[in-house]
Amino acid sequence: MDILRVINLGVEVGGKKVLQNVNLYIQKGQTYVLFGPNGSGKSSLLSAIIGNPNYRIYDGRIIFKGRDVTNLPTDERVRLGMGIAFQNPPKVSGVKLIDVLKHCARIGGQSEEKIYEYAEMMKMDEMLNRNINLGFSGGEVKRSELLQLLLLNPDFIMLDEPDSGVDLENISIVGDAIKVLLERDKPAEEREKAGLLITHTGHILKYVDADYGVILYKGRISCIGNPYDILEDISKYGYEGCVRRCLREFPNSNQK
Ligand SMILES: Nc1ncnc2c1ncn2[C@@H]1O[C@H](COP(=O)(O)OP(=O)(O)OP(=O)(O)O)[C@@H](O)[C@H]1O
Repeated sequence: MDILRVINLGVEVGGKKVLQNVNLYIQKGQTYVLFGPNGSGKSSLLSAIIGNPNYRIYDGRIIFKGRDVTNLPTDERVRLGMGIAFQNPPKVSGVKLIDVLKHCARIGGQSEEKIYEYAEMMKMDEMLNRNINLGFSGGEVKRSELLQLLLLNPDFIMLDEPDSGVDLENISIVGDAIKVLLERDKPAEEREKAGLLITHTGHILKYVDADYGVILYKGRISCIGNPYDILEDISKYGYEGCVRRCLREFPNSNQK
């Protein structure tokens, strides 16, 4: 069953069309990786799926768990089971991490003990009384975002560059958290979760195996295939070369 269907999506931001005719169908249990050069529209796609009102949908639909959510506000999408870890989440003075975590645990139906259990797992237990993201290092922001998701316990998880700026020790903590979130330690047929993650380097793919890779190029899905092969092809041929090869081999690949 498709948990998410993005159908012919067109998105505009700041008066510019950043996504055109994007089609993406993700089934329960699957993890997709989104590749693409800077500015190709990857974060815009995640923002449109989660319902950020700055990203205006001028065409197409988003179906989540069989329900048309194209016009639903973000909080309702979150309540339906969507979750996202942002690349640059807002810094909020006067709001402590622990307060946000309690809110996430409430929505996710998790006990207060889980907050401390996951905080320890994410090495964030000494930061609970800090203002959220204020003065957090790049790696701490990533761990904080994943900690919130662990407590929200969403069914569909979007991660915007979870591996960027994370050091070699912390990448295994980040990787383990993503594995838990996406239930990658369970056989595919037993998984209830699905994910869509953005990576430039592919470092996270050493920790979290993924099922499909997709290249977003100039606002369009231009390639779909094995994520590890795609990553290798990008490093060999560059994005443009890779997209040209894909279109030659699979002229209808942007229709998936
Ligand atoms: N809020 C905004 N206002 C104006 N333009 C925006 C906004 N958000 C995104 N854009 C523009 O949309 C285009 C796509 O940006 P997006 O952040 O989706 O790219 P990306 O593929 O995620 O890039 P990167 O790999 O650098 O993170 C860019 O040209 C960007 O400047």
